[in-house]
Amino acid sequence: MRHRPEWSVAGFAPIGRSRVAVRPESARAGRLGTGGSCRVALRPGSCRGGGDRRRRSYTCPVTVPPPIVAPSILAADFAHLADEVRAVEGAADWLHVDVMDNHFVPNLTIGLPVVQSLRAATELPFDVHLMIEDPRRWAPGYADAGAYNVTFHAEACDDPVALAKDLRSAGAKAGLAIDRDTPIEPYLDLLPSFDTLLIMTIKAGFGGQRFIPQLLEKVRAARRHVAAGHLELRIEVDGGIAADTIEQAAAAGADAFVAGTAVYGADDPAEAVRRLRALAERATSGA
Ligand SMILES: O=C(CO)[C@H](O)[C@H](O)COP(=O)(O)O
Repeated sequence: MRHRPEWSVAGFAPIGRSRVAVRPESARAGRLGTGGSCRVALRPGSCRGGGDRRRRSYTCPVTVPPPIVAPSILAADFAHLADEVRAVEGAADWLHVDVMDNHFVPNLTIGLPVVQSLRAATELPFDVHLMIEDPRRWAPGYADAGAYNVTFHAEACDDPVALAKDLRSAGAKAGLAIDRDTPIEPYLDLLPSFDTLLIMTIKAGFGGQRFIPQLLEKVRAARRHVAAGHLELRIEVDGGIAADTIEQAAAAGADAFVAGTAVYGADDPAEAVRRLRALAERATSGA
């Protein structure tokens, strides 16, 4: 089912307009424009009704929006958060904000007051990733605080569709996150209720972990489902995304990339963002 007709003007590129990788300039202001898409080559057996299954890989008629990069402030210096955010302004598409409660994950980060303060410090759209229990209680507060996209974990919520509706009613995009050990299949049919799907490429809880390539099978499954249903949904990957991993994630069908260590561990965080985006574009534009 198609929904959210404001999609393309509120920060998401539409799917399937062309097969040329384009990065609209407006993306820097959080509006990703309306032009352009890329192709991804899915593996044999992944196309419905097409392709030569004897070949090792081939290109399906699957298009994805231009890639976006969301630096994760989990890897930033918490004593200078506003400065760290400004260091990626003009380069990043979204700012990824990891909220952890020390219950859903064994780590404790920041909460609503910090998000409210940061909101006043930057124009970057906030991509809030809630790694918390009881998201129905807390998530709408982040939408009210001005978060652009609020993502909660499927494992923590017994009625994800209801919460997605609440978030949209509060003016935010709604995101569903899938942790390392959670299969994606039970959630595919819920995707029309969501604007983003975040697939963990590590176990949620800590930055700086090693990327797990096997988890890209979930990305491929999601991309096939999104393409088959003509859904307008960003597929985001989070965990261990860096120069040596982003291309495989993009080729699998991801179009939004969270990167903490690879951005804030770099000498020039803005340049690191630009390089990651260029690599993701390269991985899909030639497919
Ligand atoms: O959600 C997260 C951890 O649960 C972080 O966003 C993720 O780990 C990003 O950090 P890095 O790029 O260093 O892996």
